[in-house]
Amino acid sequence: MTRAGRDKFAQKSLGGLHRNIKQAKCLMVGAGGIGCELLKNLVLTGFGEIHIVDLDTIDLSNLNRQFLFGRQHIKKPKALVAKETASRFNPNTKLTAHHANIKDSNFNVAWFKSFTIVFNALDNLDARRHVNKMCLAADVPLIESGTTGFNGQVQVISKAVTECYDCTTKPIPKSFPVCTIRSTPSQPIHCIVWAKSYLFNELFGASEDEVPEFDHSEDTDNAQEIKNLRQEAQELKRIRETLGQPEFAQNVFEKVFNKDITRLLEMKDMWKNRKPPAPLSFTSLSRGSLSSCPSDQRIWTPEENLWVFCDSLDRLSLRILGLKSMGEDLLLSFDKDDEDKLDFVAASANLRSQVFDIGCQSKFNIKQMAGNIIPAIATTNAITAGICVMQAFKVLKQKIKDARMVFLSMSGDRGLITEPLRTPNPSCQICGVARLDFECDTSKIQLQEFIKVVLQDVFEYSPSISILHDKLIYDEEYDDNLDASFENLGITDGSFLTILDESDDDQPRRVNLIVQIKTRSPSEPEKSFVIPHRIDIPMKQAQPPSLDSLVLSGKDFGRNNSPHVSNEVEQSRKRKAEDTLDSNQEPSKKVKAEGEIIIIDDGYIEID
Ligand SMILES: Nc1ncnc2c1ncn2[C@@H]1O[C@H](COP(=O)(O)OP(=O)(O)OP(=O)(O)O)[C@@H](O)[C@H]1O
Ligand SMILES: [Zn+2]
Repeated sequence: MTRAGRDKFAQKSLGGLHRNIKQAKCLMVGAGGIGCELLKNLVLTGFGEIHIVDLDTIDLSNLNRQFLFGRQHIKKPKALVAKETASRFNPNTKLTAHHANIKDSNFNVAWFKSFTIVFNALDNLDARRHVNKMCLAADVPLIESGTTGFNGQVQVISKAVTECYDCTTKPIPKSFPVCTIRSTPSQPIHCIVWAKSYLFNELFGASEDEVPEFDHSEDTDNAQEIKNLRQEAQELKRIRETLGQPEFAQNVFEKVFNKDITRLLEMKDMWKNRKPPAPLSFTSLSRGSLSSCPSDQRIWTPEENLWVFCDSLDRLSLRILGLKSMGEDLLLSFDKDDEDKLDFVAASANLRSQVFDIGCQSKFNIKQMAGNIIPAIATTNAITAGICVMQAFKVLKQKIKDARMVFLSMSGDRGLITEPLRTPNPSCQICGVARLDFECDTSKIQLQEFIKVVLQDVFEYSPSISILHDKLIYDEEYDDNLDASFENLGITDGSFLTILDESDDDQPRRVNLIVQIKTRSPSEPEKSFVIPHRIDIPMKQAQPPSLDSLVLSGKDFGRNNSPHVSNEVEQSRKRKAEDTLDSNQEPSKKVKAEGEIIIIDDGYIEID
């Protein structure tokens, strides 16, 4: 199609918006499942300029849904191949690819400022949070998106107008009480976590204390049982020393499926209201004689489980001995894509399920559960990417008030559910804030100097403050870092610090102050920082104003208020654990949005 022809159709369907789209310079972060679909949409819609950032290379497993890539591209950078393929869809779009991490320091606030709009097509909280912060600092609108299986979500974020990505807390990865996993499993997942995170690690890897799936918070309530469990683990370590000997598999089996279970049975109180476990005997279970691992699609018989248990233990033992003979690291870690490890975990989990009379699972299912895999669905990504562009239209039309939070879900009566955007959460650590650029020599300035000279003398903060740099680095009860330089605390050019006013509840508190660190220009080499001008830091509001009242006058959408978090430091502490989960917020209320950009109702889609 000629350049004029292509423009003619776009002009007709988009009207005045077409010019804004042609002039827009977009950034797309992530060229994976959503990113490939999104890039195709952006290019075909006629966006003028697009920068693509992705740190990864193409893997065989990406090809079923990341359609910009083919077999010939395996191991090549996603950003570069995405650019190459998409550039053929529309030669009018100027594409630039960056095979890099979006957190790299060259992607600074000034660089973000050069974009009209940013699209997130990422798969992890850490990068999402970073882009959220950068877009707020640069005051560039962000279209945030995520999918998990059949669920998808699109959120429009605009500084001071809408909630930011961090205004609501995100779910923490699931962990299980140690006692459920070690003593009283009741579901297949408990046995799978036991096999993967306890047994595998005790035999081949790190100790259970280092395992994130184990929640130790109830340990003090079960002190005696925890002591017993530790003793059991010690015994297993002794058996580990017989690795490579012919009786190794039998030793492990007798220990974990017989001796430990017999001990558990002696704790009669535990089984008053539960079905007691039934120990297994190695000698009375026939191992059978298979020549290879049975099918991963069906549930194995007890004999097959025993065969795979012994066979995979032999295979893993040989690997350990091989590594040992080469003087290499002896620790293995679980990897769902490693057949030997997966076979061992699948057979062990099923044998344990048998002991506790829990339904066994196929190896295929165990792989999904052990790897926390929710299959990525190409259609979910495609619909989500389409919604991203439609929401971007509203941003480019300067009609952010019309933008919606959109949820794609299989569970309700309607596939797409939309909500009005919410106003910023005044307690948000990231956007409920005042901002300050602070020039300093990060190798010289100490935390205490910053607190005393800048925060207390210039800004008149009381001693009741907390300082966060991703995690807590200072509060009144945690002063270990006072003598440390910014550099030693990992604070470098482009880093952000969040200052929280922790005054008593009956005192007015200031909104959070976000300090962006800039390495100092060399004009005043003798000083470690430039004293900033005082800015007014507003006080926190008790309740956020409703966005409806600001911009959606006259419409009653019946939305819930966001769960505003009162204790930000607590949130930050929790955050240490939350790093890898995907975004998966549920809609707070189903609403039909009339005159909206998309409504799916009885299978019919309306586009305005
Ligand atoms: N910090 C980052 N900087 C740049 N790109 C990132 C960053 N973090 C993640 N990404 C990219 O975001 C994309 C997310 O895509 P997607 O969710 O489809 O994941 P994937 O790795 O391609 O697939 P899967 O995890 O299912 O194998 C990936 O291509 C990944 O490389
Ligand atoms: Zn926020």
